[in-house]
Amino acid sequence: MERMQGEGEVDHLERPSPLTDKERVMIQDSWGKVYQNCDDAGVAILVRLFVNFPSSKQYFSQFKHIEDQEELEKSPQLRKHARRVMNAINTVVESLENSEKTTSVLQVVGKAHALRHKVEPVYFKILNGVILEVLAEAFSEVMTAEVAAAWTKLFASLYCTITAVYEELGWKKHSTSTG
Ligand code: HEM
Repeated sequence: MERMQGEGEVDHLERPSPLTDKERVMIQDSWGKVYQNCDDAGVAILVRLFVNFPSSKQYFSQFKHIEDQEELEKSPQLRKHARRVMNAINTVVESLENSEKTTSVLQVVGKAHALRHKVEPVYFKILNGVILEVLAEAFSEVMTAEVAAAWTKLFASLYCTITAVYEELGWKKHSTSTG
């Protein structure tokens, strides 16, 4: 069963402390391995999101009614979004020392998803959890507990930035369906 909390609201989570140099290096090193398999990893992450949290499909015109996993994997819209997500994460990881750059990437992403796609912000938190889960499985040799903790911290901080963007835009629940 799909369970979600906080839909329709914007979370107020405490922003984590900045990444330490060690955490930044662990994230960049582990991401290198993942990004070599960018397409496969991205598709695996998004398929897992849509299979485990089917209501997240509601925003995607071309596959919102598809349930079969293999069919989802083939969807051009899913594959395109997978590449976009992976490329955005890549930009963030490459610019961890440049907070202006990461903020500007997240502002563009937050604005597009709030205003154009009307995506509930809680799905970003859900996606973060799914990314951590899939990476831990697929790249278990690099995702040690310490590395996973650094990623968790990074995602918590990205999520704070995204929710701040939603809030600045005066986000109100738009959708009626939770799937
Ligand atoms: C790390 C998180 C994410 C990143 C970096 C990301 C990135 C992007 C980018 C770059 C685009 C195209 C740009 C645009 O339309 O302005 C896009 C489109 C879109 N995103 Fe995301 N996204 C993320 C998470 C999500 C989530 C969680 C959902 C919903 C559950 C979502 C739903 C959509 C939809 C519906 C589109 C339009 C797709 C289309 O027109 O084919 N995104 N995303």
